[in-house]
Amino acid sequence: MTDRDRTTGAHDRAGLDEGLELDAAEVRVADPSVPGGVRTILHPVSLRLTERRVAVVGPNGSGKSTLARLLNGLVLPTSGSVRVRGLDTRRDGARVRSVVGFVFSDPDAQLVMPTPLEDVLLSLRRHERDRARRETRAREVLARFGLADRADVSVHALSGGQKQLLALAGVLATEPEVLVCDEPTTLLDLRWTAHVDALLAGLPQQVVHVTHDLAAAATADRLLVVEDGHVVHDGDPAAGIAAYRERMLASAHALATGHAGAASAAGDGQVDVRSTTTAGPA
Ligand SMILES: Nc1ncnc2c1ncn2[C@@H]1O[C@H](COP(=O)(O)OP(=O)(O)OP(=O)(O)O)[C@@H](O)[C@H]1O
Repeated sequence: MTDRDRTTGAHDRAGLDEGLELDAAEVRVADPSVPGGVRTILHPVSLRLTERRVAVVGPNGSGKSTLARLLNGLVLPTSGSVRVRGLDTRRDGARVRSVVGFVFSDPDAQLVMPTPLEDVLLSLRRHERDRARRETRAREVLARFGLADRADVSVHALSGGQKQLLALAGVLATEPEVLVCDEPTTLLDLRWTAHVDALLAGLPQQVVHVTHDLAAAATADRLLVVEDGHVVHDGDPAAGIAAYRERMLASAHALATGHAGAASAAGDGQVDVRSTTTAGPA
């Protein structure tokens, strides 16, 4: 048994072996402003993600959230397929969503109940039938995220960071087999960012972490860099981050010096990096 097997557990390891599979998955959207009225926001990509920690980085608007949303069926591929632990997101959407917990970058997209306690109770409704035990568990989860004294206030009275912690707490409470987090720390202070990063790093589940935090991404087992709808790096985090940082700084310099047009063949202020594509995990 390897160290990873020990941390993950034999059962989870079996799930990891099946992994998250994208098979020529492509996402196109209606866009009346382009010829033909259709735009490709994620070009066909084939990946088999079996690592416990997968980080996804890339410029704004590059397609990271689209890739993440494919993994729990929130977005269905226009062509190709996506399978989670062998379940097809198109055919088995409900089962996929019970396996994959998804944390949105915007907590307001996720929080539906009037108070934090009620929100976590809703998440736990299928996991703990006994009402008293459910409430005890919900309060414990809230306490772990520094929200014990906020349990019964209006969700609207929470700060942005508190809402983000609540959204994460609600998903983690259900102990999903796979956790997909789309920029879960953007509103958090340094203390809570460090706490959440450490928490994600220590979870037994497979975690796909979309982030602009390159230090957090550097700790992953596998890094995907998405630019202009293409996965341009798949593999070693250190190498991928170094090259990505260099391109982003060059792009920032071009913006600052008014040469954005020259640097931005891909549009939206992004550098066209397709010629630097690397393939296959390290
Ligand atoms: N349903 C949709 N209809 C039309 N365009 C969309 C849709 N979903 C995403 N897009 C576009 O696809 C592109 C990629 O979006 P996506 O949210 O995946 O980017 P991202 O890399 O997560 O960006 P950010 O870092 O800013 O969150 C953007 O230009 C976005 O406007």
